[in-house]
Amino acid sequence: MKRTKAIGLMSGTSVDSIDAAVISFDDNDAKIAIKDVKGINVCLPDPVKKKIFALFEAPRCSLRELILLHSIMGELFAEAALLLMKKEGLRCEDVAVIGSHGQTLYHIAEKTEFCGKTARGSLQIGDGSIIARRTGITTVSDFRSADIAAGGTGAPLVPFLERIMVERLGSGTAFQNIGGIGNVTFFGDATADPVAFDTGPGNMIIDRLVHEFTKGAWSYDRDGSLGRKGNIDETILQEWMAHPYLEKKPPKSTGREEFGSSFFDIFLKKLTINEDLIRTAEEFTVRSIVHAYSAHLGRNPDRVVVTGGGVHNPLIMESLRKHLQCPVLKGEEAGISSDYKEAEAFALMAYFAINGKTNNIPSATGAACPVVMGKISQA
Ligand SMILES: Nc1ncnc2c1ncn2[C@@H]1O[C@H](COP(=O)(O)OP(=O)(O)OP(=O)(O)O)[C@@H](O)[C@H]1O
Ligand SMILES: CC(=O)N[C@H]1[C@@H]2OC[C@@H](O2)[C@@H](O)[C@@H]1O[C@H](C)C(=O)O
Repeated sequence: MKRTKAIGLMSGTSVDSIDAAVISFDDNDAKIAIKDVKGINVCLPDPVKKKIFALFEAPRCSLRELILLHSIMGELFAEAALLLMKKEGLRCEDVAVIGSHGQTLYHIAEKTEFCGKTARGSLQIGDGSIIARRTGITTVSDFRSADIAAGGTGAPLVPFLERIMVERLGSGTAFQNIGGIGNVTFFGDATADPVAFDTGPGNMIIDRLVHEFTKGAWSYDRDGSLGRKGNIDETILQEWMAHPYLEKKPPKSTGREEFGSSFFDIFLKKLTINEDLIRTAEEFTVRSIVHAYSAHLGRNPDRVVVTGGGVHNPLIMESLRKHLQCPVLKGEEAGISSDYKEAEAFALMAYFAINGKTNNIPSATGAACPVVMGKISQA
């Protein structure tokens, strides 16, 4: 058995910051036991954030800028890793591998006709070669493409880590992430593969409404303070609940393509942005999760463990507790880091990749078979 350390780097669909986490774990070949997780959160510089948002709407950004941003994000991920290593007193030889998710720019989960062919695809930027060179640590990046090549949708990938976590928590556990997008992994019984899929919006619609309502002064509804002043508009909520994504059968994944600007153009253009609308968006996140469970999980979970930035919004947590018929725990209450779980997962997946071991969960992504995800950049 050997004690190993690996670093995971993540910038999610909220585009708020980079999460960097270092995990220490024992690998006894048959079993991985994670002993410790330490993390830091590093803000993205404003001009970089602006360019990423511009890239979500391609015509506002050139190919030249995309290439430059790929390199710059690589530098920023490397800086985050180095900062974490400094804080934790780690040298490059202490860390076996870095797993960098990158920054998703576009995710096409559905097979799409194009140029007489059909294809899916998902693009994460942040050059792994730059991270490896700056840190002196072998780096694995571009995880999703191998799953897509095997017929999967390339998301969600974190169930790979949750499969280990559930051993301690027991079957019947649902892991709910509420980032920019929401996603669930449900282990209905001890032996079966998990059901996992994106439930719909997490904080993405809320963040955009808050940004517009506060004229850019706030980027999210801190502690639910704006939503708390508003009331849920049930008519608008029911309209949003008719979004076709919610009825789609898993495996399925989504992103900014469905709940970013296009959602605004279809559902919000004519509405006044106020505290009621923010409160309604918070409730939409909750109701889409509740609907996803009753429509797609097969049975009610025995417990739900919530992670991601949404755990910090008490309106979301209170309403989830009201609507779900089981205990709803924050990650920390179940011994899981709410803020670093995704980074943790990419550290572990990278460790499997450099050992040539498969690291996707086909029941979650829809891939035809297990594959080794990630491209390796040697230090
Ligand atoms: N104190 C808080 N009050 C309310 N909301 C919060 C708070 N802290 C964080 N959030 C919300 O959490 C979001 C960030 O969550 P997280 O970092 O999990 O998202 P992400 O990793 O970018 O997304 P994804 O998991 O979809 O890739 C913020 O944009 C904000 O909306
Ligand atoms: C394409 C992409 O970046 N998807 C993210 C997004 O954010 C949450 C949800 O949608 C999830 O499916 C996925 O991220 C996590 C890390 C995952 O793959 O499990």
